[in-house]
Amino acid sequence: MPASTPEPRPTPFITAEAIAKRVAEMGSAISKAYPEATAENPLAVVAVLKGAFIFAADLMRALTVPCTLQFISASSYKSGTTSSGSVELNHDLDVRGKDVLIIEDIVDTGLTILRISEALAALKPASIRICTLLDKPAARIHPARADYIGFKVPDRFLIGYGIDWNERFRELSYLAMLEG
Ligand SMILES: O=P(O)(O)OC[C@H]1O[C@H](OP(=O)(O)OP(=O)(O)O)[C@H](O)[C@@H]1O
Ligand code: HPA
Repeated sequence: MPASTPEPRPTPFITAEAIAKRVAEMGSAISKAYPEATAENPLAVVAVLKGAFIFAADLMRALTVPCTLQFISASSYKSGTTSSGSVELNHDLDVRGKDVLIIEDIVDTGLTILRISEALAALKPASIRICTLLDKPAARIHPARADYIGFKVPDRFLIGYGIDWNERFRELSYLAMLEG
């Protein structure tokens, strides 16, 4: 039989319960920051696909202000654990004059959120704030900072709760480190 590469193993890092608690806190803080959001002028949530899809679904349900949901897809980690150095963006956003909240799963080198911020700014929203579940400050290469951060994490490759390695492990209900 040919030797096959062993499958990397997820090592639990942040439990589903700890994530849920933090998401509730973030939802409350973000809701307080948009007292002017109304049914006529809702907060324009922009979730970054694919990695933020679970976080965005949970965070939106923790918001108590009127909001809409749009998606932008951003891809730079084709396979493996390092950024390709270029970000493919795909979107059809309607954000002109609106207060925008970008929901990201992780800010690592900072390149993805930098490119998304530039693309959105060109569409002339009233304001842009960034919310990320995970922030990996030790890996930062590009100038990028988030307004709302769930967890500051060490410079390790993380998976689960929507976040993948080679399209795997998004289904985990918890966050894990990739070992092996
Ligand atoms: O700060 P950076 O170094 O740019 O990395 C962060 C980005 O990388 C991941 O996306 P990925 O390209 O893997 O696409 P995916 O969300 O579809 O998995 C993650 O979801 C972030 O969007
Ligand atoms: O730590 C990570 N895990 C998965 N995808 C990522 N994209 C950037 N950083 C990461």
